[in-house]
Amino acid sequence: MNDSIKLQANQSPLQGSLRVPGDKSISHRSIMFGAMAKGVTTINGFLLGDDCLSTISCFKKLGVDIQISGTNVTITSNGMENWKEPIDILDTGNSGTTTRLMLGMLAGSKVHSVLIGDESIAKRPMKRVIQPLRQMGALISGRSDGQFTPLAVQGTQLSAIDYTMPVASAQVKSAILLAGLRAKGVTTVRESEVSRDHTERMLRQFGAEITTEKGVIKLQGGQQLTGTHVEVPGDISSAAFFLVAGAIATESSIRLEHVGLNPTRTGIVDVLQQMGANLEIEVNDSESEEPIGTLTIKSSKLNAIEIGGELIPRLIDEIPIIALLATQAHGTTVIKDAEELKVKETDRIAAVVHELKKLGADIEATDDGMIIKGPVTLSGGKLQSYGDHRIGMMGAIASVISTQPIEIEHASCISVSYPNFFDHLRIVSSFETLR
Ligand SMILES: O=C(O)C1=C[C@@H](OP(=O)(O)O)[C@@H](O)[C@H](O)C1
Ligand SMILES: C=C(OP(=O)(O)O)C(=O)O
Repeated sequence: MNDSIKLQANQSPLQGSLRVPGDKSISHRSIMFGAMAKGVTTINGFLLGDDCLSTISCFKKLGVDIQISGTNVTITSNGMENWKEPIDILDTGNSGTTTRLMLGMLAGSKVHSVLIGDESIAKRPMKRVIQPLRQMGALISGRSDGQFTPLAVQGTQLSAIDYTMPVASAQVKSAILLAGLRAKGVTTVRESEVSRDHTERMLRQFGAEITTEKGVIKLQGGQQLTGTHVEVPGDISSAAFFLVAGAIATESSIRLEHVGLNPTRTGIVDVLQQMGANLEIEVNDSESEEPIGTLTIKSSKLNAIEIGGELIPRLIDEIPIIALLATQAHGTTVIKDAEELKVKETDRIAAVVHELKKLGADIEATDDGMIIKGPVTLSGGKLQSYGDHRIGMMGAIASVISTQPIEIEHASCISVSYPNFFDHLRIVSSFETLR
């Protein structure tokens, strides 16, 4: 399938106001927790991206009633003990979050199931989840002793564990906590670096008792979730593309409304501020579990910085677009402690470096990140997305400053997290596709 898109070099000011689609992490969890809970869960602002649709399709196969009307979703469930044993495989598509969190839930369920995803999922490490789940008594088998999909899960009675996280990963933490909900005893997860905490916040919203103190999370097994209402804020990881566009394009101003500002996700805001970007933040008054606000970004001179340590889990998915940002900052930007990028939808260190080099960027890969010197004028050319939505969007945003057109191959993968990305690019720019 040829789904490449060619973007005209833009180089003119960007102006406008956008409401980015719903947060991917929260959208996944709203379906998962709604399906585990007893009663009705209503969701507003759901992300209709391919990854979240994969989550919905898995739960439909488990017999959960899910109705979609625009970005409103209603789930009616009798609780996970009433999930139907699926007669078909559960296809998690391109979604690591779906695959890893499903494993945690299915391990303590009453059903047998088989999980499979796409080619990219088949390469992503599952041992990090399987290993602690097996310690809890989970019965999981799979390719290379459970390192990779396809994976088969026989639901069983689990026991709680006390687990110290070897890597900062919200997916691993969440899989353990969701298994912990069905386990005997108190499950403890210890994080040395805090990863996104949507699972903890949302489990509380669904009625569970869960405590977090100094990176130690505790959850008593056997708690029943109850259906509730979830208001999904805009995804800061999607907003990041337009924050960077507004910061690097000349004489620009972009306003992004209703963006989730959970402090475990706002590393991109810290980076922009440290680089000297002209960024205004208005935090809204909201009753929601998650802080929400409006971000206005204007062009300005940017300075290189060093990005590493505890900041990394707070901006892990934004690193491709931050690399583009760094090509326009004065000095040498160093991104370190980010080896996790190698096990995302593609190896994002290799992909970012390879593609930005094609545009003339001064960028080198390191073992745990990259080194970028700027500012550099970017040319144009044919870029690959590697089937990775965030690499595809990084390439498309480069066209707002490139001197020549940029073609993105396999651009349709962008619908994994941002189905209306090109419509939004058209709102703020004089963006045109050349074919
Ligand atoms: O829990 C989540 O919703 C996510 C956690 C992160 O992955 P890791 O847990 O692998 O860091 C992130 O990269 C992913 O996009 C979404
Ligand atoms: C890594 C990502 O997602 P997942 O792990 O759910 O595939 C992402 O969206 O950048």
